[in-house]
Amino acid sequence: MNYSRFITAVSAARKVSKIRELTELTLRSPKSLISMAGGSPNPNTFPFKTASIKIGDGTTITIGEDLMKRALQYSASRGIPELLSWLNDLQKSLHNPPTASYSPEKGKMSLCVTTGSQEGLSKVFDMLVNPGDSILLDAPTYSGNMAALLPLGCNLINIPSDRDGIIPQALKEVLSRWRTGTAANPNSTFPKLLYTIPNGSNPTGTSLTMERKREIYQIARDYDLLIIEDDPYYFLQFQKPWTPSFLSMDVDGRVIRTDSMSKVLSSGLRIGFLTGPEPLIDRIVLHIQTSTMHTSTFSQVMLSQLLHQWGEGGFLKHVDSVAEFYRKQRNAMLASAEKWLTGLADWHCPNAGMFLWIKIHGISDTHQLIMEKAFKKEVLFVPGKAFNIESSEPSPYIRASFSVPSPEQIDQGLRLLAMVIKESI
Ligand SMILES: Cc1ncc(COP(=O)(O)O)c(CNc2cc3ccccc3n(O)c2=O)c1O
Repeated sequence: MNYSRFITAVSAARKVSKIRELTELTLRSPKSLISMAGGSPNPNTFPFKTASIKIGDGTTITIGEDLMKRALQYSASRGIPELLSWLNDLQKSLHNPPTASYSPEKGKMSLCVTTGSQEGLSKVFDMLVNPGDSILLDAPTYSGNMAALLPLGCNLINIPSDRDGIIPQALKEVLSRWRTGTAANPNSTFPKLLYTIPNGSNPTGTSLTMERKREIYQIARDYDLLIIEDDPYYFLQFQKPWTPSFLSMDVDGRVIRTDSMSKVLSSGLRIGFLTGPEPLIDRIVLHIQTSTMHTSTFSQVMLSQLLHQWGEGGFLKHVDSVAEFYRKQRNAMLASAEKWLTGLADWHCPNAGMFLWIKIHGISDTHQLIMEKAFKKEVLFVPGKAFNIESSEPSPYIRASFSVPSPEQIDQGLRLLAMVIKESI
């Protein structure tokens, strides 16, 4: 793969931070090294000395004095070594990427820890998106990423999708516009990137089938696109076997995958991880060096202690219990939707994630219904227009999350929603 054509001028100009290089040299050196190089604070001055964290399975994570000094200190920008190696093993085990055995220039699988997948995505966009670029995606989509993309001055091109996600034929038709000169803005550069949320998509709850992923991957090969696979709901798939990822079929080294621990272990720990070709991940690490420097070492140590204590089997056992919880929550929401919204709205059953995408009948835009009428009855959803590329474009949809409320609260909330819908039409 020729990655240079994908990289922005800003990213190409990033150089290794000398200070961060010294930190990493020190971290790799024997303890006997006397370092007067780094501006690291003396950890003996830190007030936090040890931690004992109770885990739901009755075990405990212990962080003793020495480990606490390390956990509270600066660490490597890519991530702490023991967490990186655990996550590398997980990705090889779950996705078996062809790139795991490639040379770096061929796109060898590489990984870095990020402060949530949101940070990873924002740095991927900074690395790949120039003003005027055309970015392919299936809208409606996660508003947090549109908020990151739009200020970069790119054109977001919507690829028609249905309940199985992006329609491959539609992707081909959009791409052919540049070949026939009928693109929305024929002067715009030919698309380089396809962004998609393959499982339990936010906000629609749709999941791409394996067949579609294979077709889409082939189209990406034909048109030399990179695929950004934003997959925080991968572990919240309600059926097994889990649908294979784009990373698992990436023979070219053209997939950048973002994973997140937010939906299965903790959103407040702010731990995500990027998996992709080494030349691209290395550029992201250069950016981390001059922004966050690294994800919280304490968060990484706490997570790493748990994962090493659980092992991959223990982690996947926990993930299964979380997915089962959300499957039951989904079923509770579907039952209440059936009970209160039949005849007033339409929806599809999501096979993953935590969202129900509901189309309200007889209303062209749900913003006032949700933000005024429903909110006045103390129930809150997200109006569909928040997920449109043009946020001013009306939407008859609402996004309902079944992650936090109890089944009883979900039932009460949808009953109140039905009430305000009836009052409005
Ligand atoms: C598709 C997709 N990609 C990336 C992320 C970021 O997750 P991270 O790993 O935690 O950084 C997300 C998180 N989505 C949301 C987050 C959120 C946070 C506070 C309040 C509301 C929020 N709502 O509504 C969300 O949808 C996502 O859905």
